[in-house]
Amino acid sequence: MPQRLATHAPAKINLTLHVLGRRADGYHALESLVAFAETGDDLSLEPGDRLGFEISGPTAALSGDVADNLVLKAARLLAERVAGLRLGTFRLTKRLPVAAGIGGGSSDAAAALRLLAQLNDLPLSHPAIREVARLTGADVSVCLEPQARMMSGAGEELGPPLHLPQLFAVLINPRVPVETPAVFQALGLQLGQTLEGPPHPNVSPVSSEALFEQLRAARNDLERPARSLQPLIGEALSLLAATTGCRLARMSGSGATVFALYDDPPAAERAAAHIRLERPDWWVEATRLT
Ligand SMILES: C[C@](O)(CO)[C@H](O)COP(=O)(O)OP(=O)(O)OC[C@H]1O[C@@H](n2ccc(N)nc2=O)[C@H](O)[C@@H]1O
Ligand SMILES: Nc1ncnc2c1ncn2[C@@H]1O[C@H](COP(=O)(O)OP(=O)(O)OP(=O)(O)O)[C@@H](O)[C@H]1O
Repeated sequence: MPQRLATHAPAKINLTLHVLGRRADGYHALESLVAFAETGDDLSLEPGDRLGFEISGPTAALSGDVADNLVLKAARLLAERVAGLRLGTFRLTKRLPVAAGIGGGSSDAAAALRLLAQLNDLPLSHPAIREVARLTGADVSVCLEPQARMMSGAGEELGPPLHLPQLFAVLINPRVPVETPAVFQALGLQLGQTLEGPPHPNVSPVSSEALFEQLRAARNDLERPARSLQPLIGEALSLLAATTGCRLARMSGSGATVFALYDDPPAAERAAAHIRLERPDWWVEATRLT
């Protein structure tokens, strides 16, 4: 029996998020450039006869019923599809804010699938793993192999990995949950309706300068509806935009987490220190994105 396996579940950041329209199945068609932060949760798997789950960490108490945790959901769905799947006890150290637009639960579920794949000698391209990722949540597929790439469809269509220049970011969250379905609903699109707007720019960065320009030509279409539901998002964006050296400030996913990009780690660290002084109760992280 192999020893305990472990993996990191990094925060997902939507550097851009264009909503193309509302599909007949109720989901929204998206186009999003996704990157991953260094900061995140941690998940381990101790091989054993039965599926078990334990959770600890600063945001564990906020992440809902243990029985409904997305780690368990993904593991159960995979066990239903792969005969004789070897399981064990998952231990999750939960640090990311919950319902925050940075895919915490999705990244945890994807991490569980990576550990089960490793334990059972399954490739991540195995059809059952791909299917379970899709069924567990729209963001789980992109979190399976956490590398920057374009994501489209409802989240299940993935572009090739992109080698972005190093990005130095500050992530901030006012510690108010924002529910993803409510934000999509507040966008107000009817079934089959499309959202007008300039197309997503091609992402082909040769330098951080070129990438900043491409990012500025794009947007997050969920920012407006999210801000209408949670005004603290606007406040967070204004605070970040006013920090010295901020090159771009934008919301991730359906919020409330917002991020800003800087030229180097000291600039990001200084901005993070400033926000911590201004808003001591908020979640503030200076981190690299890849
Ligand atoms: C906004 C993003 O975070 C961008 O990365 C994701 O699209 C949301 O991913 P997620 O939280 O994993 O989403 P899910 O848990 O699958 O879906 C929650 C709800 O969000 C809405 N939803 C989600 C994804 C999508 N492409 N269209 C949608 O309309 C649906 O109402 C869905 O019932
Ligand atoms: N491991 C988990 N971590 C966080 N939330 C979880 C987890 N498992 C289940 N949940 C539930 O999922 C809901 C969404 O939480 P999550 O943190 O994944 O949202 P999010 O950051 O907005 O995700 P996304 O960016 O994919 O929309 C929460 O209301 C929570 O109860």
